[in-house]
Amino acid sequence: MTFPKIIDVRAYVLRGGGADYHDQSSGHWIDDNIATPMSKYPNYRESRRSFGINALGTLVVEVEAANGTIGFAVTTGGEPAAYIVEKHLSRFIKGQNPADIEIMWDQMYFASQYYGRKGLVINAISGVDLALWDLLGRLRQEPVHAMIGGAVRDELSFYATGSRPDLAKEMGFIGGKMPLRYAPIEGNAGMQKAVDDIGEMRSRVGDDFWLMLDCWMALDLDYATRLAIAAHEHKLKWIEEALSPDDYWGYQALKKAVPSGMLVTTGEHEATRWGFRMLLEMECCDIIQPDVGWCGGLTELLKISSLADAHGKLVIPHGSSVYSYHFVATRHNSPFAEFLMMAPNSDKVVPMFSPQLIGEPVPKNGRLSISELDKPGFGVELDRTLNLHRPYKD
Ligand SMILES: C[C@H](O)[C@H](O)[C@@H](O)[C@@H](O)C(=O)O
Ligand SMILES: [Mg+2]
Repeated sequence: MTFPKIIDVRAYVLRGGGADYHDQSSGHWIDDNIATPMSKYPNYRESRRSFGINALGTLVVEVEAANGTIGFAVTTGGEPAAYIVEKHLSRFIKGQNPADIEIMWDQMYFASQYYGRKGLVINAISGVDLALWDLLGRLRQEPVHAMIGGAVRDELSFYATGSRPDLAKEMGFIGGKMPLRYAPIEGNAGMQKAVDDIGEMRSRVGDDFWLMLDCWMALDLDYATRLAIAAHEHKLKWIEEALSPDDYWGYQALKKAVPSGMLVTTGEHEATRWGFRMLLEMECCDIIQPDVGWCGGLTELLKISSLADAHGKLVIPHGSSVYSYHFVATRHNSPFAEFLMMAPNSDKVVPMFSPQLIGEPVPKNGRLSISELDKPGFGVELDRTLNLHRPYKD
């Protein structure tokens, strides 16, 4: 089918939460003494903002068709990603038929392969790709989930990531994932505090509620193995992103070393089918967790998902609001989803990409009916009253 050609591609930046959800003010749980690879430096231990976890800000991509229809998406990337979109990627988008998403993805990826492949460039490609799917949905008057095979379930079930899995249980979520707060630099005493934290939370949530630990790349293989063994008594469902994303060999060993019944998960900082092929073929983990705004967009996530399915692995995307919900709705090997608690004390459900998306759906009782996604594209509007800045307008 041919649609009105794409006539413009625009890249804006936004600050303050939203897709760059780590960009929060002081006192927010997400920036409160969380273990990271930078924890070995005392100056960078208390706050992830101190070492720049929020350095980039949000990238907003708009793609406009000749009939005035605009598709958009948000992801993490800020000004450098905006530069890549406007000064490099846009040439493969302008003048194209919005339905020709595959060739646009292929040209964006291989034209930037000499300096891209992972990280910021793939975030930029992801932003363009998601905006294209939004545009196509608006032109076809179809929700994205209907364009990628249709829903395989009536509702989405969510686990919650935040500082209070006990409150997440009360709110109806199927599980709670808590951040690790002690890094190897704090030695065995730190590990004991981490295990005590898990035990205390287990006592609050009871034996049947899923409890997970997110280590945000902070550990080494030996420490992660000892932590998993020590925490096993508290029935940790999975230990997440314990090692550097590049340490495929470490993950391969960790997956063999953790106690039987504990899952190893990773992938939110991995990119493209080739990166996830490494995780899958090296048997690095039980669940892969790509972020659709960071792994290459929906076009690439569909390829990653099929690869995982062939390996018998679950794909539980890293929380990315509606951009992951439409995907999870349609994949048999994505039986639940992540919801990031963006309230500073994890004590209430607020839209994950607040304040950027008007109409952003949120789980109720830990569930979201697919019918709430039945709007064209990703079904949300950009709040244009926000301070949208276009740094590289021609
Ligand atoms: C809670 C973690 O430290 C990160 O902030 C979180 O964004 C990510 O790792 C996740 O899995 O949600
Ligand atoms: Mg994580």
